[in-house]
Amino acid sequence: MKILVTDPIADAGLERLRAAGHEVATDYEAEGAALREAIADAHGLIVRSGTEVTADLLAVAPELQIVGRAGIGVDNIDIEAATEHGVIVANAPEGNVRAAAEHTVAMAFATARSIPQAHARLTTGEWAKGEFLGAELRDKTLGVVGLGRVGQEVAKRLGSLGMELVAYDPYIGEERADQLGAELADLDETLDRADFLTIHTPLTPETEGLIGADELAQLEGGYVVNCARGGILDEAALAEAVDEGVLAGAALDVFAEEPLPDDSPLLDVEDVIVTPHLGASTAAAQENVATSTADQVLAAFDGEPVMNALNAPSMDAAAFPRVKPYIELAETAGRIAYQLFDGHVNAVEVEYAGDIADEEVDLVTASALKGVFRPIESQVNAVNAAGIAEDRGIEVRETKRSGAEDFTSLVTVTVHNDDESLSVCGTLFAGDDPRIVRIDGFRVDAIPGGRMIVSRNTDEPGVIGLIGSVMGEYDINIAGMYNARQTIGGEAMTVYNVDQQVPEEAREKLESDERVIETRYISLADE
Ligand SMILES: NC(=O)C1=CN([C@@H]2O[C@H](COP(=O)(O)OP(=O)(O)OC[C@H]3O[C@@H](n4cnc5c(N)ncnc54)[C@H](O)[C@@H]3O)[C@@H](O)[C@H]2O)C=CC1
Ligand SMILES: O=C(O)C(=O)COP(=O)(O)O
Repeated sequence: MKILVTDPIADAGLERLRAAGHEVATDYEAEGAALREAIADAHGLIVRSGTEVTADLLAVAPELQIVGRAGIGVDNIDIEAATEHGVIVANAPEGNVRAAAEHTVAMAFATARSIPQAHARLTTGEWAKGEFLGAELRDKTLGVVGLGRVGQEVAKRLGSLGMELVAYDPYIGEERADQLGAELADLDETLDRADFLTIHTPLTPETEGLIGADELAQLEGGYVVNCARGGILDEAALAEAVDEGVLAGAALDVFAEEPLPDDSPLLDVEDVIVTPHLGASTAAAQENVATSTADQVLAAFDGEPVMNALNAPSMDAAAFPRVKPYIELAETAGRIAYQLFDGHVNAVEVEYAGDIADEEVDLVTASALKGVFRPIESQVNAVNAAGIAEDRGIEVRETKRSGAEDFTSLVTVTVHNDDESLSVCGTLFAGDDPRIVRIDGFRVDAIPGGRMIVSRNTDEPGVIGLIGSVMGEYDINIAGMYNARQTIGGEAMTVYNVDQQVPEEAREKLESDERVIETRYISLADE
């Protein structure tokens, strides 16, 4: 497989991919046409914040299975478009949290004590001791906007230095805030009370422009630190507020446009200090995120759950071996159900019975949908199957029950429309040997695979012979068969495994015999 890496990541991550036998192509400058060309045959893409992964770029990456983000923020990745293309997006949400928190603390001190400004004066020969009178953090109030992973680490560190903590985060529980010694408040109160405001939300439509001129005015006399994302804070308003002395200072690591343009008003204001998006730039953080991202890419290639996938069902690594064989079984049952069903599907139901009902089955359900949609959507996979169902107005139901008759576990895929439905039920013999044990109410014992003919006929002598001789006439070898009937002399279902494709003509010939009610050719082969 080919993995394209378009932002610098630590060697440990690149090595992990190469050691697994993959081709790793690094191109940190690629843009426009060159980037589109480089991604055309890539199976994996690894980025940091420097690459915009747009819908247009994803459209020219037909082989792509995963975009790995070696870091936290994914605002540079069009996740919706990736989902539509069936591409997993996974980030590394843990590895650089400490680095980002430490940088935030460093920036808070740097602005409070004007360290960069004083350094600049001294290196140009000026001993400007009398011009810098800083602020202490102790006994001041820290307003934290976004009390997630980084925000909490910042709160712990600055809280331990004697700052009062007030936090605005509508999605965090009171209890967690209490444990950190932080008081939850709305944004207004947070701004009114804070001496230092630190921002730690992702950039989303909701947070874009969250801190504008009015909010900065509320923080009068205070300091702002932003090590989260540009765009959350209005840069022009900030430059003006600091320049006019409404705020004492600001420290920014991130910008609406990166690299920060030379003509940014932020660069003209003495008390706005800036770093070029260095929050995650420590050796330890880079090694963490690079190796974690490499692991996600390798898991995706191996068809294993991608732990930090943002747009695909994920699952506990310890449970995966138990669930894995059902993933394929469910896809097979979905494929058979769709091919046997005559007509439009408007609902798909996946029922789990027995031991499998105790497991996390999101991946199995996605796989059943993949099986159903495969003939109608060429690019369907576990990432986009649920979205495809939604786009097509197909209802998806997942049910569980404890008993599984004589089996350890059963997975039943039922396709429905308003008038009828058809179920295909599968199990695993000896833990991993897939069997179809019920089709549309008939108890069968069919080994799913390759090509199959499913015949419904009357249960009377000579029918099996008829099917055998018609198959012989068309040079079709029967590899196996299973016959089931509801009552003696009633309706029977026969499932044949065959080695060759079955032409329409052969089926017509069978169906012209009055004893044969209907035949269906099912292919699980890629033909
Ligand atoms: N400067 C740098 O190099 C780095 C920057 N980051 C950035 O730091 C930010 C925080 O990262 P994490 O803490 O890992 O994310 P997280 O997802 O753990 O936490 C974000 C928090 O923001 C809260 N939030 C979301 N919308 C909100 C809203 N409208 N108002 C208030 N709170 C809201 C969430 O509830 C959550 O608690 C992200 O933007 C990330 O990209 C992270 C690492 C390095
Ligand atoms: O992880 C994040 O969200 C960061 O902002 C770090 O960005 P970077 O990987 O240094 O481009």
